[in-house]
Amino acid sequence: MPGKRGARHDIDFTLRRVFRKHEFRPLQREVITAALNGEDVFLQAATSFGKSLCFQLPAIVDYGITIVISPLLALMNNQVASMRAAGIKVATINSTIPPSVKTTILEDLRCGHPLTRLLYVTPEYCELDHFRKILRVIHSQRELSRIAIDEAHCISEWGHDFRPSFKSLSFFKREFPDVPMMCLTATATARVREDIITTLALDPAKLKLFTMTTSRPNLHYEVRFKSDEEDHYSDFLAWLRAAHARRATNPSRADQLAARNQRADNVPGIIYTLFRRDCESLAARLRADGIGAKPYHAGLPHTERADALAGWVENREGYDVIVATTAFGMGIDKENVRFVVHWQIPKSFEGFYQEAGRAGRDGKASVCLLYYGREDRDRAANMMARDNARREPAFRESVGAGAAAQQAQVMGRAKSLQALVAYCENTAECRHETIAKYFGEQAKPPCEWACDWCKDAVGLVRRKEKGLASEEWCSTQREMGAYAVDEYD
Ligand SMILES: Nc1ncnc2c1ncn2[C@@H]1O[C@H](COP(=O)(O)OP(=O)(O)OP(=O)(O)O)[C@@H](O)[C@H]1O
Repeated sequence: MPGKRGARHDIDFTLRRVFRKHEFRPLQREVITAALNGEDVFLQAATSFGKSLCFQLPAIVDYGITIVISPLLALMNNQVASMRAAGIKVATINSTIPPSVKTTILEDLRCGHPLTRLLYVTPEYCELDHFRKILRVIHSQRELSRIAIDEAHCISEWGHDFRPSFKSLSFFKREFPDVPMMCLTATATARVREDIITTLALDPAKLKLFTMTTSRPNLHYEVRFKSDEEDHYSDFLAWLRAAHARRATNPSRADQLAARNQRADNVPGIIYTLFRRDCESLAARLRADGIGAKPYHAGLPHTERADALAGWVENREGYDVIVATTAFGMGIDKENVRFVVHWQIPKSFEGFYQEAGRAGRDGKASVCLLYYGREDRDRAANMMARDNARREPAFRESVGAGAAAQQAQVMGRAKSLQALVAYCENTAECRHETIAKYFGEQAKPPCEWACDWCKDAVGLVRRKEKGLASEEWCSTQREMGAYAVDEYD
């Protein structure tokens, strides 16, 4: 059943009045206009580009309800809270909301003419019969305005964060072919993009595809080399202290920060580590050295995590650096993250790009350090092989499309890690360029000395030679099983 299109919307007015933004960023207007014209839209754009606005604004100016499908509770809850603060009728149904609230939301939906303008749900929730029934009622009343799929790369087995339940989102085009869809992601290779389009049964001939550069020119990418022989803690501490010292000698910066309710003695950042035990020991070490650091991982009590997050977001003293396992910070729109450090090589290229992208969301210069060691590389490869072996029985049982999907996933993960290793080992190319190429971009991104290669290519080669364990040594250690790791946590 066709929707009620054709109304004229003053999107500039809504941008200013509801979202409190002065102007659209490049291409936001085009994406929003396509959405309001009822087109299916695919938007790929850099981290912190402002993708959410592209489905939030149409949802407000248009008729009916927009269903937003999001993989992360933190992402949902955060967006819902900020929109509610702006007076928008927004709701979420997920495991964190009380039953009474859920009942009220469902009552609103069941009437077929919901007051809710945006509803955030998980892909798993979209699989439930009772929810599908409600969607049919809303659709029959011509009130199902559009479906927005955030972090759409989760649909593809070739993507780094594949979630099987995302596949079932193909239900939407099957049941409601006239309801437009929006897919949004920061991290899709050409292959992942194609996969998403096919899975969701979007018509490539009609789809409006917007692919923006993944380039983040204000991020300074640097690889620092390490080996098991040496503890890289002192290197990091020296770097952080130098950053503090630079701030202390710049009084005008202190005034600027004070005007924005930020502290001059705080250089906020995130350190990502693959191991929970590192989170706690590293945070304790930093605290002993006078740096306000807090651990954050899924094994900590909820209250401790909530306290760490709130203190960090509010720039409170003692909460300057969060030492976290992966995924921390997704959906948290903290603008002044001045550095993101990867304590060892992460599991995928996309994960690295996305996590590094939590830095510098205010557009100001920020640093992304990756500590790379060949022993860690071998541990990561070992872990991946073990994980694949663990899934081998299911793999053997599956046939046809299922088997092909499993295979794609294994290959996708291996390729992504290989590409990240190549990024770390490469001393012959700008880091921004390597990232752009990975995501299939043709144009050379700008880099005004914003990477270690552009800054000092000769020094980079020297540091690499000095800092890494030799391949011969690693190969012997590998044969002895030295890099066998049980599991990341
Ligand atoms: N036109 C605009 N003018 C100013 N700020 C904007 C504009 N559009 C979006 N923003 C701001 O940009 C920030 C990033 O937006 P958003 O969280 O949607 O990013 P994203 O593209 O989803 O990034 P990520 O993939 O990293 O989550 C937010 O603080 C948002 O309010």
